[in-house]
Amino acid sequence: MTALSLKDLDIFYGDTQITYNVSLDIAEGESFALVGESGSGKSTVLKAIAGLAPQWTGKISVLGKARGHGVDRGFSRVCQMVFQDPYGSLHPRKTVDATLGEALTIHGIGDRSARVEEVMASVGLDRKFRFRFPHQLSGGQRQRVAIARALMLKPKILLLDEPTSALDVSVQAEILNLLKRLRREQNLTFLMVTHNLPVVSFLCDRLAVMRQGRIVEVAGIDELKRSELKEPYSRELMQISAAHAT
Ligand SMILES: Nc1ncnc2c1ncn2[C@@H]1O[C@H](COP(=O)(O)OP(=O)(O)OP(=O)(O)O)[C@@H](O)[C@H]1O
Repeated sequence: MTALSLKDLDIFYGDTQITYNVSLDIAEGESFALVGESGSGKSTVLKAIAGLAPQWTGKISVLGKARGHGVDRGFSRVCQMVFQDPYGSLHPRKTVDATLGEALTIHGIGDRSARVEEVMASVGLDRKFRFRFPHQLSGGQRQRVAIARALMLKPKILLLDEPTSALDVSVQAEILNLLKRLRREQNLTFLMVTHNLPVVSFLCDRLAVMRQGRIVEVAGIDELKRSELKEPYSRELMQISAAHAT
């Protein structure tokens, strides 16, 4: 089954059009990357799917159901977003417990305490952190909290916006391993924005290259690994990435 389908998605901020005819079909359990230059509209695509950029035309379907504009509770049970900067995305005056329990309260789900502990364990957070505030955690621990928050409602799809780029290099690998494990264990579908092609190779099955609001190429991970992307712009991206890696 298709987990996420975008058809001719044009997204606007006010009078400015940010994306043009973005169409994608992502299968259940697939991990898909959006790559491309800064400002090409990658994060905006995730925001539109999550209901955070409500001015769009076209069609967004999740597990076969078309979503409307704006926030949609039924939708947030199946699709959740993880942001780049865990410090910015966590409320500074809420403990880990309050942050993780919030979605359960909103959705009227009981057994709060057990679920908070279960999800903390699944993301590798010791119970001793449960009543800490974000400033009392490391960057990696904060991103684990942000991932745990996204998992509270047992979603099927995670939208990951540069989930490791704000972290130290050593911590990035831990979070990437965690995401890989969670995807396998919970059969999650990932749609991930990243600048980092090695991250795409590690975590994704396919990728779309975006430029100036348009998808210029969709390719499988083997094509990326063998440096066989076809479009000149995609090849330029691969060269820039290789130059940074050396
Ligand atoms: N809230 C907003 N209001 C108006 N314009 C915005 C807003 N957010 C983003 N934009 C504009 O939309 C365009 C696409 O931004 P977006 O963040 O989607 O790009 P991106 O490809 O994810 O870039 P980056 O890799 O730098 O995060 C940019 O020109 C940006 O300035």
